[in-house]
This record gives sequence, structure tokens and C-alpha cells, in this order.
Amino acid sequence: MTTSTPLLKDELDIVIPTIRNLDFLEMWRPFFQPYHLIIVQDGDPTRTIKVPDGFDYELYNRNDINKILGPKASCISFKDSACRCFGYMVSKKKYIFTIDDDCFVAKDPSGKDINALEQHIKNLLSPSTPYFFNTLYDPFSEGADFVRGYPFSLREGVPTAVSHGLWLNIPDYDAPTQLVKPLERNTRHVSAVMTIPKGTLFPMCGMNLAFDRDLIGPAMYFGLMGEGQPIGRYDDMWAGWCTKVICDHLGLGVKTGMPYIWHSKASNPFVNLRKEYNGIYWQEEIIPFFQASTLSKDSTTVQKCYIELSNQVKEKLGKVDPYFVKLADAMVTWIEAWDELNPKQGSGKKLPNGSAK
Ligand SMILES: O=c1ccn([C@@H]2O[C@H](COP(=O)(O)OP(=O)(O)O[C@H]3O[C@@H](CO)[C@H](O)[C@H]3O)[C@@H](O)[C@H]2O)c(=O)[nH]1
Ligand SMILES: [Mn+2]
Repeated sequence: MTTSTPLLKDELDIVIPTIRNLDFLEMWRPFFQPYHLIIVQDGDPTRTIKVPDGFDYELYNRNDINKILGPKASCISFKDSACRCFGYMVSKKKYIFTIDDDCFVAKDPSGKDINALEQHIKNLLSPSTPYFFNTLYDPFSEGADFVRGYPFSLREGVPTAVSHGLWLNIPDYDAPTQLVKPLERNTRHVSAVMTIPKGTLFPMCGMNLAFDRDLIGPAMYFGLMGEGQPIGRYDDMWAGWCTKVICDHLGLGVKTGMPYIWHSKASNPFVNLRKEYNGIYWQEEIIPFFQASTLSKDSTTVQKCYIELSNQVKEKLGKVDPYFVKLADAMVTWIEAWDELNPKQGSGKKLPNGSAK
């Protein structure tokens, strides 16, 4: 009896940022075991992270990051889940799925375990529809299609660069919301996947996220957070805003919705408030900046787009706070490090829809 090879088995890495033993992998074993893991160990590099037997993985701690990147390691956050982006950089695969170690297997409305990885792969392997909203949600999903009035000229869609999954139980709320609603739990499994329309930003959460590394990897920099930085818990948000502006420019799609994971524990809202407070204030300037950002037609690769964006960050957000000058420089360092570790990528090869990588 032939068993089917798991989808994208040799083309996808699972990136996990962690400060603890990875017992949670036991429950994911049926879904994750065939895949290669990249574990980014944050915090004290002398700690040993226990990984359950039978998983194929590589593990990087801070000493490894410093050794591999040298001075460029300064762009990788320390003592913050933002460190996970180092895993994206060292991967050699076309796809990435990143998940937090407190995200467990959720059950769908029928009570069946959700294979989050399988759903992300489906999302990534089918086109997105950013130019015209399909009211029956993802037209490429089982039992759905384009509805009447949907232009046939737009039905081919565009390549999907990002698949943003959601969470049952502890929702990804900011600290103020968490403080006023400490007992709120998300019990709603909305069985939908939809493309985020072109020109619309969204709050990208990094705890259940997959993306096409070849299409958008260099834009997935999780910024300067954690130790020594005036901001935290805006790592994934920053990456999401940069990514969406670049996806819109290059004609790539971003999907959100299924799959759901079970987010098992809430982090401390008071600690989170301390990490977030600058971000909550600054984002009232950051969002208009990204909404107004335009990239030139010469920016035909993700790297070129990202460098152009970093110049805009320095010029326009540098006035908000000197932190953004430092961040803009770190964005350039990130691209330099990315290109050093991934020399072939960004060779300007044309993508199906004419934009270049
Ligand atoms: O210093 C640290 C702290 C944690 N990690 C690892 O990162 C993930 C997320 O940690 P945790 O679940 O404790 O934090 P949350 O508040 O639930 O995470 C959300 O906040 C977002 C902003 O960073 C994040 O993407 C969301 O998931 C775990 O795997 C920890 O082990 C770390 O590496 N370093
Ligand atoms: Mn968590």
C-alpha cells in the first residue's frame, strides 16, 4: 500500500522561535514529523532545548547567529520572538511555516484535528484575488467558486505569497484589550480563507504564519525588538506592513483565515503593555506612512523594494523617533545578510505575472 508523500515535504521548513523545551511537538507529530524544523533558540545560549525524538531539525542559538552573521547579527533581535526571522534567512527551502511553541493542534467544528500545515500549503499553492473581492471568500477552496459578476479577466488571480492563520482560545490581542477582557476566549472557528485586498494593510501575527520564501522572504524581517529596544510585540506587525506594501507593488497575494491553531496561554498583559506602549502610540504615524508609501517601477525585486522602503522609513519615520533611523539601517543590514546567505535569490528572474523576484 503506497503512502502519499506529504505535500511540499522537501520544499518547506518549519521555523520555531523558542525559550523552552519543545514538548508541544508531540501533539503536532502526525503533521510535522515529515518536515525539517529550524529552531531558533532565544535567550541564554547555554540552556539546552529538548526536542522530542524523531524530528529532523537544525537549532541555532545566539552564539550560532553571531558566528554566522558576524557584525550583521546586530539586525537579529535578542530576547524576543522576532529572532525567528533568522530561521527564514538560513532556510534553503521555498516555503516557510512559523509557529509558536504554545500553539497547539485545534479542532474544527466537526471535532477533527486541524492540520494547520496542510491548510497553509493549500492557501499558498492556490492563487490570491487582491483586485476584486469574491463574496464567497476563497474561490479556489473546496465547494466555492467565483460568484456572478466577478470579472473573468481577473479570475486567474495572482501568486500567493503569504498565508496568515488564526487562533482559537487565546486571541492575539494587544495588552490594553487583554487587560479589559482577561477572560475572553475565541471560540469561533470561521471556516473561510480570503485574500486581503490590494491597498489594504492588516495586523500580521507571527504565531501561525506561512509564506513563499522565494516570492517574499526578504521582506519578512521582524525588526529590532526585545533587549535594548524601545518596542516589542510589533515584530510581526512591522513585517506584515512591509510585506503587504511590497506584495501590492509586485502583484502578489496575501490570504488570511483558516487554518486555526489553539493558542494555549496568554502572555502577561502588564509585561506586554510595557513592550507595546511605544508601538500603540507610534502606529498612528506608522500606518499612514505605509498607506501612503509608493515604490518605484525600478523596484522589481523584493530586495530592491525593501531597500527603497528602508530609505522612506529613515526619511519619514526618522522624524517620529530616532529608533526608526536605527530600524531603517537594520533593514539594510538584514537584506545584506539575506543576500550573503542566499546569493542566488533576487536574481531578477521574472515571476509568472511579470514582476521579478
Ligand atoms: O523572549 C522571548 C519570548 C518568547 N519567545 C518565543 O516566541 C514565541 C511567542 O512567545 P509567547 O507565546 O510567550 O508570546 P505571545 O505574546 O503569545 O506571542 C505573540 O506575540 C507576538 C509578538 O512577538 C508573537 O508573534 C505572537 O505569537 C514562543 O514560541 C516563545 O517560546 C522567544 O523566542 N523569545
Ligand atoms: Mn503565545
